[in-house]
Amino acid sequence: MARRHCSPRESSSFYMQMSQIGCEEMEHFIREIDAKMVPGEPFDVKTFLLRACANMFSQYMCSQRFDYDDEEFHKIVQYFDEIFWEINQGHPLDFLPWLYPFYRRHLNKIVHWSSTIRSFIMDRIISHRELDIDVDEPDSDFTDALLKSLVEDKDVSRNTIIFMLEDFIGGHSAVGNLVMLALAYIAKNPQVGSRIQDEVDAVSSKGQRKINLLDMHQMPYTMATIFEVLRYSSSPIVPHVATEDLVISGHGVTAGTIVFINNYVLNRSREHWEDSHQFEPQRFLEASTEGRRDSRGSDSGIESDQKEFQLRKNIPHFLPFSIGKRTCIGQNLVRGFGFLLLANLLQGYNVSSGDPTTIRITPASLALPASCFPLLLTRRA
Ligand code: HEM
Repeated sequence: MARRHCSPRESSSFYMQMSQIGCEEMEHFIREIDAKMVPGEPFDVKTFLLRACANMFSQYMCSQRFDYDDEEFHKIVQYFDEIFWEINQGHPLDFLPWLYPFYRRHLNKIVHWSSTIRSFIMDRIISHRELDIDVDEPDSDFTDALLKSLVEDKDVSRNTIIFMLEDFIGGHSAVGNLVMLALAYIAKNPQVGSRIQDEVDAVSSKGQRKINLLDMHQMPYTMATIFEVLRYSSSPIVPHVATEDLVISGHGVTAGTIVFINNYVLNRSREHWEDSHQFEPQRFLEASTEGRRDSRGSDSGIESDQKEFQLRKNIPHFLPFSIGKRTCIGQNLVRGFGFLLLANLLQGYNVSSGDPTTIRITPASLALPASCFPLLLTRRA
């Protein structure tokens, strides 16, 4: 059920719904930052970006958006982000559970954040939806499907669906941090931002309309930038457990052994990537096999350099979302909402930093601290 709702396929109505939700939220978001930002002054982009992203997820999964002035909403977005930062720190306790007594205060803090989030989901999302369940109607969204399973399946408890909603809505923190990282790399490498803006202007007649998900295929450099952030920053290790005796790359592995995919080594290896320590989105592009399209392919009639290129797909050593049965359920949401946020922000603004030395990024981590560097957003003419 989670895969059906949270991995929308391109041909599905869920995908178009996601596109519409993303575009509408970008209108709210841009109005909000125009109102809150002082032109020429560094701005706390991350806080506002996370709220926009949380609204995209809550509308997509729960058909509900929250006002940008809603203080309870601010608090839970912040708590989700604090939790995301903590789970990305790789504390010794994650591997050595007997260290628990030394982490009691730290864990109490996390328990407080998650119980506040759970009460919010219960009071502001689930309680009034429970009254409207009609098991004979098609699912209106993920929450509807979860609530129906509560009625239909005796093994599903109320706690299960609250935990699931908490986990899946919480996915917005990963996307918000990913886009914030992309903006940080753009502030450090202005030519990356200019190339994304070339694509944006070419498909949207220089900003006559918002960028939607149908534009994604015509904007390979924008997607390549998202992939390059994932290569640079995605979680270093993915743990699995062997369920049977087997051989992996010539090594005997017995059932029950913990096996890690080491994304850090894969993503930084000189064997697989040229100049692996450079941030270079172009590495995810290859010559287009469809031949060079002419300017009739764009709304504006503007020819863009990127049309000579297409996104490289199925790179065997690039596994940001892992492979196999347990591959990431949220990857289409990451690509889709990540693309809409990045492309539409760059349609409206140039991104820079008053002082690039303030931009501190931890390698191999998608998480930025809850309170991180500000950026300069300048309205494009
Ligand atoms: C940049 C963002 C993200 C990255 C890099 C990422 C990456 C991953 C990775 C590497 C796994 C492990 C797969 C395995 O065990 O082999 C995973 C699992 C998972 N992810 Fe994500 N993820 C992201 C965002 C999301 C979002 C937004 C959601 C939900 C909306 C999500 C939901 C899940 C779930 C439910 C699983 C467990 C799947 C299972 O065990 O069947 N992820 N993700």
